[in-house]
Amino acid sequence: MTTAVTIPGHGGEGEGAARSASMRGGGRAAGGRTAVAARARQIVKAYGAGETRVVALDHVDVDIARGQFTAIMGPSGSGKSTLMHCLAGLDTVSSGQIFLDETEITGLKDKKLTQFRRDRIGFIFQAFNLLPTLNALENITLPMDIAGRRPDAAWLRQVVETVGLAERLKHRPTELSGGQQQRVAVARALAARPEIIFGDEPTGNLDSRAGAEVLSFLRRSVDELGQTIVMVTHDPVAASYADRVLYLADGRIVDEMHNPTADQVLDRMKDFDSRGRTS
Ligand SMILES: Nc1ncnc2c1ncn2[C@@H]1O[C@H](COP(=O)(O)OP(=O)(O)OP(=O)(O)O)[C@@H](O)[C@H]1O
Repeated sequence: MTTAVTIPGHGGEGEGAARSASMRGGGRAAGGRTAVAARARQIVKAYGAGETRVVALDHVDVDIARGQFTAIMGPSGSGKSTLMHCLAGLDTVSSGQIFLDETEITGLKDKKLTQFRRDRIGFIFQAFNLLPTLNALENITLPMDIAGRRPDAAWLRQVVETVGLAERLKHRPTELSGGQQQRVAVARALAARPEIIFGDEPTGNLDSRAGAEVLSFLRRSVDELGQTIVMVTHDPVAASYADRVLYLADGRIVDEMHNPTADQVLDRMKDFDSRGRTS
């Protein structure tokens, strides 16, 4: 689709398209950056102490390829959200190291970590978290406005087109459907050009049609904009949009699949349940 999009109040051309072109083609390094967007080494996350101690992550090693869509699946309580929160620097680890690109985030002090998260990481949650008094475009650029960063107009235009919001930029959240609101949240996460976007059940509040729309846009942002996405989900259909599915059980990564169909994911989950969680 090539509808012209006017982004009021933002000048500048070219950089976004150049980035997109340079980043197409999967996990290849672009602009001198590493092909691995995030690395976890031997991470342990334990809650509580003594008899109430729960090990949510048990010596997890994982590499997240740049320019890929990764889904994290597993039974309830297996550690999916904890892994995502640790990788995103929203939670601290008990031991081990996490690197985003070349930066060891497990070595950052609070203030630096907050700054790093704000500048380099995008988030999409189950709740859309849009401000009701702002229109779609204002919601999309809000994090950058707060950070005093000027959005790149060409990039913003490309993001807005990719998520199919060109006609709805002046609408407030209440004038948008749930799926459209989540697309605004996706555009907001993409607009700041983060190294990586983390999604925690981003389609969990949507019906299957709206969920499919949002997942298609996430997929397009990987294919067309070179974005790296990590998403926690319970839904085999959602996972089938990913390039790679990681399976967690009892705080460990026990399996993975590449380019799976929803049926393959479903079969793997059934198999998993019937064998118990001891792989
Ligand atoms: N703040 C906390 N305090 C104590 N235990 C916690 C805390 N957060 C998570 N846990 C425990 O850590 C383990 C992993 O939890 P986590 O939320 O990561 O699992 P999950 O796979 O995301 O589960 P679900 O699919 O139900 O959301 C669980 O046993 C959980 O009870």
